[in-house]
Amino acid sequence: MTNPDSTVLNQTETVLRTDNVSIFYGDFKAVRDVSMDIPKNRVTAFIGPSGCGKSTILRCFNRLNDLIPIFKLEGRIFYHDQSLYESNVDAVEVRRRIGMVFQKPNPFPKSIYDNIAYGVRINGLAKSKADIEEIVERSLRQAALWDEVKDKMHQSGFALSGGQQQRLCIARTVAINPDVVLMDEPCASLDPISTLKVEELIHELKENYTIVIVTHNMQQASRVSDMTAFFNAKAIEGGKRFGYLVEYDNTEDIFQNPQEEATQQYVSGRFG
Ligand SMILES: Nc1ncnc2c1ncn2[C@@H]1O[C@H](COP(=O)(O)OP(=O)(O)OP(=O)(O)O)[C@@H](O)[C@H]1O
Repeated sequence: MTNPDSTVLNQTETVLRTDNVSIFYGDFKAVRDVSMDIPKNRVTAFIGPSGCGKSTILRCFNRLNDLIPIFKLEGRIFYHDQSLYESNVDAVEVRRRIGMVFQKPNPFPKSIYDNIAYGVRINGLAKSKADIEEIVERSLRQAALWDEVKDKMHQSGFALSGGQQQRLCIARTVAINPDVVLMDEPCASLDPISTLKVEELIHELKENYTIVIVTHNMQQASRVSDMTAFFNAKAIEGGKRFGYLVEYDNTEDIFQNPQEEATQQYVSGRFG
């Protein structure tokens, strides 16, 4: 599983930790016994075949699965020292600190400006209109979108291209000052040029944020991440499959010197 010699992990503090986490949807144990540490100011990629539980684990980090009535979690997830699933933890506050960018860009049906200003206002992060304007501009600059939109801030967010919409969603996420940004296949619906822009952005964002990204694109994982977790799925009776963590290490080691045969097969495209 996790290589104890992993250099990236040894360099930086842990922001998120899963301790023997298993996840159920109803009676079905979809993901089993995941233990891993997510390091601060690094990009951690989750890779693996469809259905191995990458998105399920990602969504547990900001309690997004709480919205699914049949969801149940065993084990513990720590955000810094706080156990995330304790009854006194406010899931809304968790989602403010641990933001999420989804596969399909999902701007609000509002202007470019209001896409960002809205969260700033409802979270009480600004005292004046000037404060809001400053945060909007800073967030758009952080998302490498400012130059493209500064003259059309009051146009609809939907009027932007898909790649620009995704960067708008990233700007919206960083505007409310999160600590962690989760990304679930953020480039899946983007063309190669927009993908490259978002990848560059991820690289810059890690200076200020801890990033966890699910990706099906192995080149992307090797380009953008410092750490990589390879998940796999094992068949059980009844035609079901459960997901588990096979190996978690520095990205370079996962791609060039994996410890597990299954990882080697997956990263070299000889899988299944
Ligand atoms: N809302 C849900 N209700 C019931 N089962 C679910 C739900 N969401 C996910 N699952 C099951 O949990 C398992 C893991 O799914 P998950 O989407 O996390 O995998 P994944 O690795 O992200 O897959 P993909 O790469 O295809 O997105 C699968 O067996 C899936 O069918």
